[in-house]
Amino acid sequence: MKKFNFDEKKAAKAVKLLLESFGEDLNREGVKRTPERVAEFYKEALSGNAVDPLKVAGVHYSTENHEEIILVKDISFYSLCEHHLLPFFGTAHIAYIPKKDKIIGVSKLIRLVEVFANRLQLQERLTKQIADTVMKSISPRGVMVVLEAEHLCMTMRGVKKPGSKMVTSAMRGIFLKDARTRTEAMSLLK
Ligand SMILES: Nc1nc2c(ncn2[C@@H]2O[C@H](COP(=O)(O)OP(=O)(O)OP(=O)(O)O)[C@@H](O)[C@H]2O)c(=O)[nH]1
Ligand SMILES: [Zn+2]
Repeated sequence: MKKFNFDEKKAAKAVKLLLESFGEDLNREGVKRTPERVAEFYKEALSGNAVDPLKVAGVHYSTENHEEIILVKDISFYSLCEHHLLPFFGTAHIAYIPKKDKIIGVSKLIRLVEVFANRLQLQERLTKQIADTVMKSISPRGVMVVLEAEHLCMTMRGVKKPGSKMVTSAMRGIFLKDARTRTEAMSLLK
């Protein structure tokens, strides 16, 4: 994994420049510490870059023959769109069918969403990365990931359409090959 270097000082300097470009008085009480605060925010929002997703998803268990769909739904997430550095946020749903009794700790699925969401993202990439990591980590019979999100770059600026949502999905294994399995998983989401 590539080493993640977040230069907090450089980020604060950049925010300072940004504030100056707005014509702000940097000595004003309210904005005095804003460069540091914003740098801290980005450090946190991009902290997923420092985490190895396969390690996060690396805790699995064996269980009694569960060969049915396991679904974790309504996992809320916040991410940053790489085009505008604006938040997009919503919910993620992950369904999978285990193979050879290999299941993943349910909280690890949620952590996985966090690891990838805490990076500069595109919703499509975020969706794929979650699906591919689950596939790699426990080699299930299949995975389905669905994300629904509101993008502030679409609602607060630009086309300004509050409430509009983007829905993306990634199907792997049996969810890709078998329409019935896919339909069953989709019906569980309703
Ligand atoms: N497919 C996809 N598009 C995204 C995502 N986040 C932001 N975008 C879009 O990325 C595009 C960037 O287009 P540009 O024309 O370069 O940027 P822009 O001038 O700010 O575009 P407008 O938003 O239309 O004003 C826009 O259409 C955004 O809506 C994402 O996660 N997935
Ligand atoms: Zn955007």
